[in-house]
Amino acid sequence: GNEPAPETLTDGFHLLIDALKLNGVETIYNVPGIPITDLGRYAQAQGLRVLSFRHEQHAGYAAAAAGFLTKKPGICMTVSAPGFLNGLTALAHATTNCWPMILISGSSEREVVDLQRGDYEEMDQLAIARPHAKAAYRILHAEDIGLGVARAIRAALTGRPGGVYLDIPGALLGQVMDEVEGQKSLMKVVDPSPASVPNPEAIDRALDVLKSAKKPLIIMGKGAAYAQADEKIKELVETLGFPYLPMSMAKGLLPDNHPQCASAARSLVLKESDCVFLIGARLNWLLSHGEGPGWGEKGSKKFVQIDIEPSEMDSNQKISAPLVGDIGSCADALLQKIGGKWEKPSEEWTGAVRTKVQGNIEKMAPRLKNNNSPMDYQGSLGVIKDLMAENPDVVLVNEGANALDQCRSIVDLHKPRKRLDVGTWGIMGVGMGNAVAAAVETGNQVLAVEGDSAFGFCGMEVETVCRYNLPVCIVIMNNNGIYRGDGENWGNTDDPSTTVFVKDSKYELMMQAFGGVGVRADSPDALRQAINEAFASRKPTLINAIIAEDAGKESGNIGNLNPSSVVAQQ
Ligand SMILES: Nc1ncnc2c1ncn2[C@@H]1O[C@H](COP(=O)(O)OP(=O)(O)O)[C@@H](O)[C@H]1O
Ligand SMILES: Cc1ncc(Cc2csc(CCOP(=O)(O)OP(=O)(O)O)c2C)c(N)n1
Ligand SMILES: [Mg+2]
Repeated sequence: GNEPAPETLTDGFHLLIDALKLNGVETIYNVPGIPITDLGRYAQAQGLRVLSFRHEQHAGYAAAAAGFLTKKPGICMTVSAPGFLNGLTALAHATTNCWPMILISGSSEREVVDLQRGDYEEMDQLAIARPHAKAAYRILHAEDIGLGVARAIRAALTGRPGGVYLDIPGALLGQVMDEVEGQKSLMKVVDPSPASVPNPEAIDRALDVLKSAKKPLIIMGKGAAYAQADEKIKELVETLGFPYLPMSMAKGLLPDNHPQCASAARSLVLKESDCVFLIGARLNWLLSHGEGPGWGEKGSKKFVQIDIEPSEMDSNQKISAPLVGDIGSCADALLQKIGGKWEKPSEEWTGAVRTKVQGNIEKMAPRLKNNNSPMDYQGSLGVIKDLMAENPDVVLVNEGANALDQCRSIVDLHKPRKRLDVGTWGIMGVGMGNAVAAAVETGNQVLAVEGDSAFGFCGMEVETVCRYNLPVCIVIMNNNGIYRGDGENWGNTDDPSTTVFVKDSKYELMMQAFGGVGVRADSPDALRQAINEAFASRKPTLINAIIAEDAGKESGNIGNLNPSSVVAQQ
């Protein structure tokens, strides 16, 4: 007849999913619940991978790690109020680490929240998110979903990457509109993280400073890993010929056993160098703000810095040659100007560094080859060092205090972006989220080296690992406590401040509870065998590695950051 064709309708649920898919999103890390449960189901129906965790914090950590690994925003989706707050820790963690992530949380309608009428899980989430995120937006109308998603994606990726909050009031999802109009309202973001090229004067100034240095040093940070300019970075480092220090998540950009790697001579090069070339690394607490006894006398060093964030320059020390731009473009421009003609630093400097490196490696080597039972950190991590050399594509996840510090210095990485740890905050509990993201985003085997306290922050997610049958092998460095089981002041277990855990905790039974492989390892030989079996089977595995209670020290290498009481000493 002549009645108009029934208009086809779309709704907020489907527009949000279409907008995410249009912008290349393939995976969502979430915990389902009102009002987003159907959103997750529809997303799955439209081909997105939707992984459900046991707690939103770990879904968020996975999304943050996914952003670091892929240069695409990791997506975490949560329910309102408590679910949003659980995800917010991860959003702030992503922002602190300069990783792209979007936290999408369901929320209550404005008219209810603004009158504080007491809704189910009512909270003014947008206001709360804003101070902890790089950007925060709320969408009220279905026809704005395309715009809102596009803004969130661009904000997460452009310039210095970071975490973005996207507030989705429940009623938005149910709003309907014409399908054709809906599709037209969607926006595919064009070039969200454009090449940022340094100006030629900056290149000349930087090369002048680097050329005049007698004892130059390169420090590469996780920004250099994130940049995915691996070949250019390698070419630049090898052309300059400087010794270099990789910060923990930059390890593997050049293999840790590279002749220019100065990690084993860290104290010498930080103290003796006269010029430090920072590449995607901030002079923050991890580098003692570029000052203090470890850095030689004040003013004795010149700094050259590559960073995509202009305001990072001079944040802690005067930067003589700021190079504002993305690392790939800066490396390109520097190599162009060098044009293959570069005088490498004197053998006096590079030779002295290499001698110190080799000396320290030789001194440490025998300690890595013990078969003590219970184990110490050196013998256990010596096994993991060998296994990572034999399996360079394995992604190493790491957290703890001694378990972190010892693993960072003992276990070499041989490829970029194969180490995921506690990041700039030094946050505990990221291990399982990191492990799930690494397995899902790379498809590679994952080896998670966890302090037993750190594991305690995220242990329930072993069920998530088992449910998705992920190739994750967890090694718990079980020294029976935080830092050390017999902690100096915390010997007795009925002391409320104690950090000693249940004697002989059987963590391996947790993994068995969910169908994974759970084993105990009392010696390095047993540990090697258990890990090799996990790598062969690619089954979810938890190894309870028994470490001597007195093997570590409180807070690992950063105990000096603790305030101390003068009155207590009286
Ligand atoms: N593609 C990029 N190009 C240049 N700088 C980048 C890029 N991505 C991130 N950054 C910068 O890298 C730095 C990372 O520093 P940081 O997180 O302190 O590393 P680390 O902790 O490993 O030293 C940040 O200042 C960030 O702005
Ligand atoms: C969210 C958060 N809460 C507390 C802390 C403080 C902390 C830093 S390291 C650590 C645990 C160290 O014990 P573990 O057994 O993992 O390692 P080991 O030294 O090998 O025994 C805690 C509690 C941090 N950093 N983040
Ligand atoms: Mg411990």
